[in-house]
Amino acid sequence: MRRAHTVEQVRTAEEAAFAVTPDGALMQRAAAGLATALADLLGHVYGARVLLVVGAGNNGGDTLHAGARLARRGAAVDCVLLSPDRTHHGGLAALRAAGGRVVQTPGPSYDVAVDGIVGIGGSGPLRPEAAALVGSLSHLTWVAVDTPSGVGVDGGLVDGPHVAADLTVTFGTHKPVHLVDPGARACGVVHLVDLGLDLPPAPVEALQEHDVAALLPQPAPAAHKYTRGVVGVRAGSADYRGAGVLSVSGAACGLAGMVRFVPAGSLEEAAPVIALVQAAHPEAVVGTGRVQAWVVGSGGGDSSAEQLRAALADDVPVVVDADALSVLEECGGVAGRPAVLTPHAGELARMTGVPREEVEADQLGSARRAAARFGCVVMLKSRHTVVAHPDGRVRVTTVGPPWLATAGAGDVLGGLVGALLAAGLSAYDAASVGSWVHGAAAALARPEGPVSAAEVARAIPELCARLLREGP
Ligand SMILES: NC(=O)C1=CN([C@@H]2O[C@H](COP(=O)(O)OP(=O)(O)OC[C@H]3O[C@@H](n4cnc5c(N)ncnc54)[C@H](O)[C@@H]3O)[C@@H](O)[C@H]2O)[C@@H](O)CC1
Ligand SMILES: [K+]
Repeated sequence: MRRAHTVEQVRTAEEAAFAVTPDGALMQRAAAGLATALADLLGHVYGARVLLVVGAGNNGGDTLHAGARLARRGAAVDCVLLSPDRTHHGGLAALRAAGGRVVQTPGPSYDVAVDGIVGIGGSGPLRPEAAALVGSLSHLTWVAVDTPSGVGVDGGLVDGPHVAADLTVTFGTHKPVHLVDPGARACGVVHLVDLGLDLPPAPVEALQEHDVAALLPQPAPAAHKYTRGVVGVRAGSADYRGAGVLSVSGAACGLAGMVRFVPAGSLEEAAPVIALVQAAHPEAVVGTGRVQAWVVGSGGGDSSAEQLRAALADDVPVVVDADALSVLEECGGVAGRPAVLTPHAGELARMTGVPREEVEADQLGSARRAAARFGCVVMLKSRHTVVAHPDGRVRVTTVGPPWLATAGAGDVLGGLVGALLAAGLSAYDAASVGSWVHGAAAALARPEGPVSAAEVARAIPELCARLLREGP
């Protein structure tokens, strides 16, 4: 599990660590890890040209000490001080003693620029002087120290000039900004340096491969299809036939025992949709009956409210997807049952009356507020999908290629999450595992290129088999 802690949690853990470590030991650990990561990036240290951009606090201190380590190994290290009167004394002395130079303006070229402007003590965007300097050096490779300066650490908000890093070297634990967009986009690759901090449970996490393997449902030796769970799909309509097929494709990934498909309207009206579903999935059973979880909404059109009401009449977990999201409140909400809502930013904006840009700018806060408001798990789908529990916990999905932004992929995801619910996972696990598997299946289906929703669905069993083979 990748765990992210808030600034307040990190401060508390650091205080406890300071009390039992010699003065400056933590900063030296951070600086050593940073210097190693920079050396790895540079490939060779001797003769490398390094620019440090240093602010007023300990983030600058880490940076100066790391610069001193590189200078001792033969790098040419220049340093711009943004707050000369408040620069970390020990760090600056170490850099000077190692042969580093303080410069007023940066030289013509560097192999890397290091952002030591602010870390977890920062607030708001870069101030004008720092913004102008960073802007003039945007062609360089940037390494952010702890967090990219100018980006919100706890919320991942980006609302002005900031450092856009290629690599972020962070200390002690991840912070939400490293996982949650839009901030995560400014971090580049994230590398964690362990400081041995004693940390509380993390409010924001990202599942890793072995976590997913441990959570995947597996059939008991004597399982039959009903004990493995039946997932019911109420999706598709005369106008959107493909959505019904793709929802069933996700549900039929093999993680539940059986898929039941219930189209809207009479069997005659639904005949074309049923024919398509049966052609693609002859194993799916058509018609009403008992299920352990419902998936409702993809391509439901005008029938969405009727379909959602019918699903909610059963007291089983439900995935509320696509068109069903806009009729959720008129249908009385999910009323205490395990449930997953699967909006993208535009859908969540409509559901909550907030402009779409605001949802996109604050994905963590928007998902959390929606989970509290609707009383269930909310999966805000985006580059880094945010799965929020009503109690405030969050899991972020950081796998999945950009090619996954393709028509029908959401239908497959809804069906997959429904299968996991039917197999007995909690709503929080089903949503976060489903989102991870969906992203990884797309990468498996087509590692470097375009992928269709149907191909994603087809890759799910092989992806799960690989996870189970490797084990937790
Ligand atoms: N104290 C230590 O020994 C350790 C410190 N660590 C480092 O220390 C950092 C935290 O240090 P600090 O608490 O000194 O704070 P920072 O160095 O993050 O920030 C320093 C100061 O910058 C100013 N500032 C805030 N927002 C700004 C903005 N937008 N533009 C310009 N200036 C701004 C404020 O006056 C703030 O106090 C961590 O991020 C980490 O890099 C870690 O290495 C762990 C060990
Ligand atoms: K920084």
